[in-house]
Amino acid sequence: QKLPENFVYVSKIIPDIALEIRYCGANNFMGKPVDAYRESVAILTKPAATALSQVQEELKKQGYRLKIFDAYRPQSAVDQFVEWARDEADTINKKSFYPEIDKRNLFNLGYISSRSGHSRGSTVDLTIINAETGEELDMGSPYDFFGSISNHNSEEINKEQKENRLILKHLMEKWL
Ligand SMILES: C[C@@H](N)C(=O)N[C@H](C)C(=O)O
Repeated sequence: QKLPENFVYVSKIIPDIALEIRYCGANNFMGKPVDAYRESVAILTKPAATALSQVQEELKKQGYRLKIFDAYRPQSAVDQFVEWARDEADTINKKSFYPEIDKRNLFNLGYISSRSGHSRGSTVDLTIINAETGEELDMGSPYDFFGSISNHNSEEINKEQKENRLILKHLMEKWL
């Protein structure tokens, strides 16, 4: 599919980036694929993808690579999140993704929003993996876990998990 000017498939700029586009499948907070995510691809603006390639190059020197969970998100997907969040009866994946959060509070706690930075194409959800094995570094909480342990400066995580988060934070701040 041809993308709008200034948008790129991230894998074209960073061929060895790993993708695990969660909203393409059922392993996400909704427990089902999101309609707009028909293909397992990551799309970003060219400047964002180019900056990310610098992060990847630095990580590779340390035996790591990046893995993307989500990048550009169409507004229709955001609308589907909002619709899901308003349906209090649908709690199929509560245990894995928001065990301590009442669904009614997902908006005011900032976990779900009716407008997302992802829809501008320069926001990306990602983690670091071992370049050889593909194993994720332990960041202390899983992707899209709605809870205070996912806050960057959480005190609920151990030293190694804090250090792993800082590797990613420092590199992202350096290049993006
Ligand atoms: C749904 C979650 N991954 C997320 O991206 N939340 C923020 C609020 C967003 O929609 O931008």
